Order: sequence, then structure tokens, then C-alpha cells
Amino acid sequence: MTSSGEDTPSGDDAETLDVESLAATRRDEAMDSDQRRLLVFAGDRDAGIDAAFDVVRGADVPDDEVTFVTTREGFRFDRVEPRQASRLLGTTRTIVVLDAHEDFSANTLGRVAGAVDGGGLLVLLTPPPDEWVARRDSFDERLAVPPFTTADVSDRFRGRLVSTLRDHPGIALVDLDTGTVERDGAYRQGITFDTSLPTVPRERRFPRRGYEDCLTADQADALEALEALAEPGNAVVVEADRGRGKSSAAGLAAGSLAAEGRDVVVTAPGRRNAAEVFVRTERLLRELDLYDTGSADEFDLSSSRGGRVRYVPPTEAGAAAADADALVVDEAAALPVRLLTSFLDAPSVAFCTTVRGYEGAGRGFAVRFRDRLDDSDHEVTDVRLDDPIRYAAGDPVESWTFRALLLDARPPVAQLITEATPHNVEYRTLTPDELLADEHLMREAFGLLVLAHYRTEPDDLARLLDAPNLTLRALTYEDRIVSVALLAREGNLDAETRRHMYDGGRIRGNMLPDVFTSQLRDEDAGVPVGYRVMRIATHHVVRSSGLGSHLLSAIRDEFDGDVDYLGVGFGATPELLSFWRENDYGTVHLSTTRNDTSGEYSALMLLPLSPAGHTLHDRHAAWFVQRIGDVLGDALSDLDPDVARAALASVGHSSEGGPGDADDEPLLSDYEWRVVVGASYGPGLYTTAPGAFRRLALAHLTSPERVSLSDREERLLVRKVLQTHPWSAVADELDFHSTAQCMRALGDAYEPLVDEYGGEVAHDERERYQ
Ligand SMILES: CC(=O)SCCNC(=O)CCNC(=O)[C@H](O)C(C)(C)COP(=O)(O)OP(=O)(O)OC[C@H]1O[C@@H](n2cnc3c(N)ncnc32)[C@H](O)[C@@H]1OP(=O)(O)O
Ligand SMILES: Nc1ncnc2c1ncn2[C@@H]1O[C@H](COP(=O)(O)OP(=O)(O)OP(=O)(O)O)[C@@H](O)[C@H]1O
Repeated sequence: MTSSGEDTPSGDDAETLDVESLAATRRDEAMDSDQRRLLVFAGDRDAGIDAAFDVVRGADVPDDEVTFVTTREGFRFDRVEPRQASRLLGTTRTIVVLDAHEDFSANTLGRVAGAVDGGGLLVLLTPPPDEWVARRDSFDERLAVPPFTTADVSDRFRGRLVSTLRDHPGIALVDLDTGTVERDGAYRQGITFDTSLPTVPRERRFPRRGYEDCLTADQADALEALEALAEPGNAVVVEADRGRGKSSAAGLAAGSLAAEGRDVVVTAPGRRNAAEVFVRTERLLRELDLYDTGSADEFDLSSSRGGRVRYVPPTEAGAAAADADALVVDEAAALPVRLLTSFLDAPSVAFCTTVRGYEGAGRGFAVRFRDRLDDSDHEVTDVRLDDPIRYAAGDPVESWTFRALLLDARPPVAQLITEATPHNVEYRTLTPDELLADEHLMREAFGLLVLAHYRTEPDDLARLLDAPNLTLRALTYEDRIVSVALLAREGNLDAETRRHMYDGGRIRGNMLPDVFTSQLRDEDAGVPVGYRVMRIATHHVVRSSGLGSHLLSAIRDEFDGDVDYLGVGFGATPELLSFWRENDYGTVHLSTTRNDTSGEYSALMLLPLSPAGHTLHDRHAAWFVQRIGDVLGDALSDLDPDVARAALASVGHSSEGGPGDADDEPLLSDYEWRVVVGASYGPGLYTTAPGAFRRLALAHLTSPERVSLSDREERLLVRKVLQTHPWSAVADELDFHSTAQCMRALGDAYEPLVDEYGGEVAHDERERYQ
């Protein structure tokens, strides 16, 4: 590390406005340091857009290196709608103008800021700061979840954002209404980091030229790790913050493989996101004199040795790569887990993923996919790039976005909290004002939510600070956060809103009332009021020590007598279902479509707290049991049998008695009992009356403690009897030697069920075979 100058204090004295020269100076400074600078123009929108044009002129940047992110149309520059800002992920621009006057969100800011090149400028157009903070815009409307209105939405997020604009280094702040430069943003970096230079490994498979094309030692190390792609059965995970050159490393690897005559498939959320991969591949093939046809612009290149590198959209990439030699996945963090899993069909695969840029689309990769990858047949190699390439270390725009959006928020370091137990922690409400006043606390709480969840994004910070329906609870150990839960208030909806939902209209928030009303046809479901646990996370070093359960029980004690129920909806796994069941939440629904991001089916569970909550819970639990047999034979026929078992085992857990007991109807008719007994104890056939077998299977799976069946027997009930998979497939999946053996095992599994659930007729029938 060397010192190369000192911070220049920002211009406190107001200066007369000359946007072009301000832009020229900041641009020179940015180019000298290979960092970026932020110019903020606050005031009238048209004046802001004029100023942005002046910036482009003053900075002397060609039009085709400029992107305007705005709802306005009619510019000569590349234009991106704020809601489409993810188009900029993985791309490199010299100037990005973000017009925050309309459709501004924290997510948009997070997505665009990383695209600005070293030496470039980020330009932010805002209303006058105080007005911006106070006004209610389309983002606030999204936070105003019924029955709340925009008047209930607070202004903390933008207030905090504006205060960072006023004091963070490297930011120029111009008041367009008065024509004054409040801060000139002059900033000479105090520190530079010596980046070590790349070297060519002595033992290598890829061409020397590929290594010579690397810009940092980190990138060369990544390329060396990517050599594993040449052999089937390998997976390489390349992790880095934004702009560290991971796409380029992947491009050099793809080019090296094509140079050997290999067929490489490249995928990314959109073609544009993979542009850098192809630029590097084309350049390398040309340098090696092995270029044959295609171009980076066509996202398809071939080498004179018969190799090929081509882009395939994510939905088709797994299948395409199964017949290719290797798959490169860029921006993997932005892809759903279901697709990531499909990529394991490729002989070898590289996943390039952004670590702290959760602006991409959350942490599905790390939170939900990483375990599956480790359990797969692929040998996994990890490599990490730290040295920045797109812009130099110490970049003030990066440190500002990290700070303003908490992109680098982290839970407390492990050593500080290893001693935490349910007996020595404190249950606390963390109000938004407390969080704002204690940056440290806010970073730990948010950092834990980000690390543990696949869906946390910058907008969630704004929600946490401003949304009237959200509230945060935590367990702290010596003032460090060890477990945290984000709660959303739902229900208490008026008749008109409920009718609107019942008629198919969408309302914001209110996930549980919404599903109960619109999908499950219960117009009264929005009357009771409850808290939905939107997120819960325990620090990974103290998981499984009862803290999550302790937090849920403290929440229950706090809200008992205040609301009608507590609820939750989450991507269902057997472990999570059992966690919620242990905490007395009962299953009332399984969604019939998979979640886009996690690839899992969602489970909804309720814990009633009042008579109205009990009524709501009990009718939905009963309806769930009535319909689930048919649903498992239809839309949920591919549901993991262990998820089905765990979901069914959790039904009715918190109601008085089980759903089976609530039903006075006999489980099976006398005739059906004779068929079931015949098929278990005697020579009869399951196929004669599958409905009878299904009802008995459901009775068992919703009260599995009554009869002890093995895991395999229960899976058999789910796969064959409830999901009606063909015998051969079930036999195969559950490792039976033959379908005949599988059929016999089903009969055997029903014997103890006949013993437990059968009445006189069943037991008399059984006597005949004994
Ligand atoms: C709406 C939602 O937020 S649902 C998503 C829940 N959150 C997450 O998945 C984030 C990552 N996971 C976590 O932070 C934690 O595992 C939590 C919050 C699920 C549980 O917190 P903990 O403090 O570990 O809970 P606690 O110790 O009371 O109970 C642990 C039990 O939960 C179950 N469990 C839940 N998730 C898992 C899991 N991924 N792996 C293993 N067991 C799990 C187990 O039954 C476990 O019991 P065991 O340790 O005896 O095997
Ligand atoms: N070896 C290289 N040679 C030339 N330019 C490079 C090289 N490596 C990286 N770059 C340039 O640095 C910038 C960042 O590189 P790249 O896009 O590969 O990084 P990244 O980590 O994938 O970034 P992001 O997370 O934004 O996708 C790009 O402009 C790219 O062209």
C-alpha cells in the first residue's frame, strides 16, 4: 500500500455554476486515478437533463459510451427504463445518468452504479434534496401496503441517502435552482493498493497468451482454476465483487477451450450480461490465430480447430450443454436455483457469481444452491478475485453505494457471538429510528438478513426503514445481533378490499390474506389481523442451538392477545417445515407452482392466537387436507416426497385435535376396508380402489406418530398412492429390486395401518388371512 496524495476538502463556499468545467475536472481526476466520480444535480428535472448533457460535453465522452436511465424518451444516447436497470449488470459504460425524478428505487441505483467504468462518471438527477426526501412517489406507493396509505410511509431511506450525498467523499452536489455548487466533489485518493501483476503458470494447459491477456494476478489465478473445465466432472465457482474481471476470465477460459477444439456453451440472465465473455474470447482466438467464424457481437464464435463458443439462454442452456464440453454461467447469482440445478447436466461448468452486489437479484446461489452443488457429482473448485479491474481500489462511488445501500453489511464476526444461547440473549424490538441512530446495529441486522436469504435486495433496506407494515425483532448477545426476524402486519382489510381480492384483484403486501382469498376462495380471510414472519435468520455459527425457536416464542408471547395469528410462507424444505412445526405453526397450503427464484414450492403455515385466528386456521387446515390428496396426484405430482411428508405431518398441529379427528365420517366404507385388507394381508390388488388407499395414506401422514412406518414406506405412500407415479419409476427411485417387490412393500406398509385405523370389519377380514 502506498500513499499517493491527500483528500481535498470539498468546496464549502458556493461557486457559480459551470457544469462543463466541473465535469471536465472531475473526469480528469477520475481518469488520473482510474476511479469514478459522482455528480449530483438537484433541482428542476429539465434543468437536470440539460446539466447531464453539459456533463457529457464537458467530460468529452463519445455519445455511444453514455447511458441515460430515465423514463423520459427522445435522447440520442442509449436509454434504459429505470425498471429495466438490470440490463446494465455486467456491462461497462463511461457515463451513466440516473434520473431519480421518476421511478427511482434503491434497486435501480444498486444496479446501475456498478456499470460505470474507471475514469467515468455517475450522474444523479434528483429533485431539490428536501423536497425529494419529503415527497411521496411511486416507490412509496409500493411501500403503502393496505390498509396503510402513502401518508403512513416514512422518509428515512431517502433522508439517509441525501445525508450521504452531503458528506461522502468524491461526490459533487449542485443546486440547480440556485445555480450553486454546494460541494465540488474534488477528491484525491489517499491510498492506492499495489495490485500484483499476473504471471504465467509453468504447468498449464491453456495457451500462454490467455495468461498474458490477464490484467491482475487474481484473474490469472481464476483462469488457472478454470483449466479444470477441460475435464468432465468439474465445477468451478468464480466469486468476486462487481468489476473484478470474472466475466473476462471466463471469456479467456472459453477461448482457450475453443482453441483446443472444444464446444463451450455460455449463458447469463440476458445476452448483454455475457458481452465481456465474448469480447475476451474473440480477442484471444484472433491473437492465437485460431479465429474462424462468428463474432462477439453475434455471441457465437468458432475456432479453426473446430471449437465453438456460443450463447444459449438460461432455460435451454442445461440441455444444450449436456451435449457440449463445458458450460460457462455468468451472473449466476441472478438466476433461479431451478435453472442453476439444470446446469449440472453439463459435463463441466463454471459459475461466475457476484458476492456483494446482491443488487443482481439476491443470493439464491449462495443460500440455496451452494449445498446442492457440493452434493452433486461435480468436483468443486473455488476461486475468488479481489483486485478491482473496472475501477481502481479506493473508488469513492463504490464505497458510497456500499454505504448508502448497505451492500457490504455483514453480521457480527463469529468469535463475538459463539457463546450465545437462548438463556443469555436479549429479545429486542429494533425500531427504524434506533437502526438509523446506530449504523453498526443496522449493518449487523441487515447483514444477517442478506446472508441468510436468497431474496434480500437494496429495496428491502428502504422497506425496513420506511414501510409502515414492517417491524423487526432480534435476539442480541452482548449487543451483537445473533438472530433476527422481520415481521409484516397483514389483514384487517375492509369489505371492499376483500371483495376486490376475491374478484381476482391484486393488492400489495398481505400475502397470506391474498392467497387465502383469491386462490383458496375465502372472502373473510382478510378480516383477522396477523403478523407474517417475512424473514427469520440465525447467525450461522450459533444455528441449531434453539435461538430461532426462542425468537419465535418471544414473538408469540409479545403478540398474544394483540393479533389473531402469526403466519409464514416460505420455499418448503423438510428441515424448514420441521422447524416451523416444532414452533407450533401448522400447514394450511402448498402452492402449486414453483417459486421463480428458489425453485421450491411454497408452504403457508399459521399459528392461531385468538378465537378468530383459530377459526381461520382450522377451516384452512381442514380444506387443505380435503384437497391435498388430489393436488398431489395432479399439480404437485413432482413435489419432493419428503417435503410432502413434512408438510402433511405439520397439518393441524396447532388446532384442537387433528383434522382426521374432526371428521365424523368413517375413514373408509366396509367394502373399502375389505379391499384394503385384501391388498395388504391377502391376495387383493391396490388398483381396485386407489381412493381408499389414498385416504388411509393421508390419515397416516397427517398423524405419523400413530403408526411407525419407515421413511421408505412413507415415501412409497407419497410417490405411488398420492402422486400416482408408475410402479416402475417408484421402484427405481426407492431402490426396489423389481416392481413386484415394490408392490409387496406397499401391501406390507398398509398392514399396520389396517391394525391402527381399521374397525371391526377390517379386523374380521384380516382374521381370514392369518
Ligand atoms: C420465512 C422464512 O424466513 S423461512 C426461511 C428461514 N430462514 C433461513 O432459511 C435462513 C437460514 N437458516 C437459519 O437462519 C436458521 O437455520 C433458522 C432461522 C431456520 C433456524 O434457526 P435456529 O436458530 O437454527 O433454530 P433452532 O435452533 O431453534 O432450531 C433448529 C432446528 O430447525 C430445523 N432446521 C431449520 N432449517 C434447517 C436447516 N437448513 N438445516 C438443518 N436444520 C434446520 C432443524 O429441525 C433444527 O433442529 P436440529 O438442530 O435439532 O436439527
Ligand atoms: N483481461 C482483461 N483484458 C482487458 N480488459 C479487461 C480484462 N479483464 C477485465 N477487463 C475489463 O474490466 C471490466 C470489468 O471486467 P468484467 O466485466 O470481466 O468484470 P466482472 O467481475 O465480470 O464485472 P461485473 O460483476 O460487473 O459483471 C470490463 O470493462 C472488462 O472489459
